[in-house]
Amino acid sequence: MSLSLLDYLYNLEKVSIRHPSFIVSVIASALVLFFFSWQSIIRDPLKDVPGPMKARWSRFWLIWIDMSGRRSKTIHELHQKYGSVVRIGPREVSFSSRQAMKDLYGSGNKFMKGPVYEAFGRQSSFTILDKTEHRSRQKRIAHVFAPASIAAVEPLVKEQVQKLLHVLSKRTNQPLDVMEWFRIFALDVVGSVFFGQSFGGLDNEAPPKILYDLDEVFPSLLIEWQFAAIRPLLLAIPHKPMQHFLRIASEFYDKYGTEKFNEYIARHGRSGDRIDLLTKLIAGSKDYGPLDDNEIVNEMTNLIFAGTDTTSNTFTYMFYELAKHPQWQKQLQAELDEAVLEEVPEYKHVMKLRVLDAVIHETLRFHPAAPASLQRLAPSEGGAVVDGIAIPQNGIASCQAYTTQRDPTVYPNPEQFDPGRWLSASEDHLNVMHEHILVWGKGQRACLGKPMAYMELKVGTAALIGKFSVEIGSATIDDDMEMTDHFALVPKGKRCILRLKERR
Ligand code: HEM
Repeated sequence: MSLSLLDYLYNLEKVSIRHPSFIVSVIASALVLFFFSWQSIIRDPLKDVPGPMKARWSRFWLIWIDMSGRRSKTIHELHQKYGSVVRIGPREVSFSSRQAMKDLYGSGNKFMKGPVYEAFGRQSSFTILDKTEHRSRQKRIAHVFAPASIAAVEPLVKEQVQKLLHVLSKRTNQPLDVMEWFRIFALDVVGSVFFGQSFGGLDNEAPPKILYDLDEVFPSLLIEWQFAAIRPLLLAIPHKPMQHFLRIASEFYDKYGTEKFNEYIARHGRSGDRIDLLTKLIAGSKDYGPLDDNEIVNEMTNLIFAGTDTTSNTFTYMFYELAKHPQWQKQLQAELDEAVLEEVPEYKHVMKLRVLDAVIHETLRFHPAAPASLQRLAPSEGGAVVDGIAIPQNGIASCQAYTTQRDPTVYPNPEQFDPGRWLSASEDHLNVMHEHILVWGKGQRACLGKPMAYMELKVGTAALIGKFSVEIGSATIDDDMEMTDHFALVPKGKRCILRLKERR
């Protein structure tokens, strides 16, 4: 009779490794292990999908890479090696073709959002996984992001741009971390438009506390999600910094969501005398009714996440590239000068400027603010097919902007910042280029804030580049600006040192 593993461990000291029962048990265990491994290889529905061996066995290597901020680049390298379909986990596949984007995100797709979105905070339009539930939520908030609503808040956006100009005018001819100022600006816009007042960073000319809390909130949410079962135990450990870290996410919702919401109601009432988007959120959709107060707080708070670092990182990388490519800066300034604009222009006057448009498109292509896999979960019955590959039930499939936007057949010399590609392409090719852009997501779950982000980017860039020239302000800037990602893009050095000079 062979020894079981437990018996073996229990009797470890008594058993000689030359004893026949020991040898038999080792051989039997090896055969069992081999049998089950072989079975799982034979039955593995993704066995024909190419990819590194470690991806077949474990998802932990990717979690590790994710934590180090190299997920998008690593998956991109795998696509370069294996092609447009790559296995990246035991039940996870990454795709890069246009057909895959259509199958995954296009109309009539069968996928819901992948479970990882639950780690991005409480239930809101961004984090809801289920398709039906999301559709019902979107019906009740779509009016907030409609073109007329966005146009109505233009004065609030322009007011923050004016303040940014003022603050930066005082800091010319010296090395300046523009990333910090773009973060403060984007946050103040979200505050002004969705919370009834800005967070005061531009008024006080200093980063508000919420900006520091924002940096901590995602790691805390991730722990809450990954280790939900043991979180109460961790909270019981009397270690103040750890307790603070574990509580920061829920405190964030209470402090910046609930409190600000209550302040807003006290100041403006529910029928709203202020032209902002919170008034519209509270009023609700004419056809589908309002959200309840908790739902509003969750939406508002998640908009801080959705609308701050995405927009500010796009500004940061655009100004970095303009500093590195003075020829594009000059072309843009020539276009702005010719348009004869006010100091902070109206959106309609800059909306269609071609060079401005091309510079923003190229920045979003080359430095996508959301470069990482947009994960989708295959239906629990029957799975689904993506670009001819069967994804089993509950399998995960995704495309990532970092790769679709670096396809050399669509964007020749993809590692070069070249706004000219958007100016010289034929109409047909321009359509293909736009189809490969994934930075806003696609289809039903695409970014609702895109029109507002464009307004911020165009009015802000026209005002700043009209007034200042930008130069590189630090010898280590290329190192600082190396792209890393934690779903959103993050420059490795978390700063961007440039030098601004008044043009006239
Ligand atoms: C450069 C700026 C921005 C980029 C690149 C960006 C990108 C994205 C991406 C990739 C998604 C999710 C797609 C997915 O998971 O499939 C998303 C969703 C969303 N974004 Fe943005 N975003 C930006 C700015 C904003 C702003 C300024 C707001 C609002 C203030 C906003 C509000 C939202 C909302 C509400 C969703 C959820 C949409 C839904 O599923 O119903 N975003 N965005």
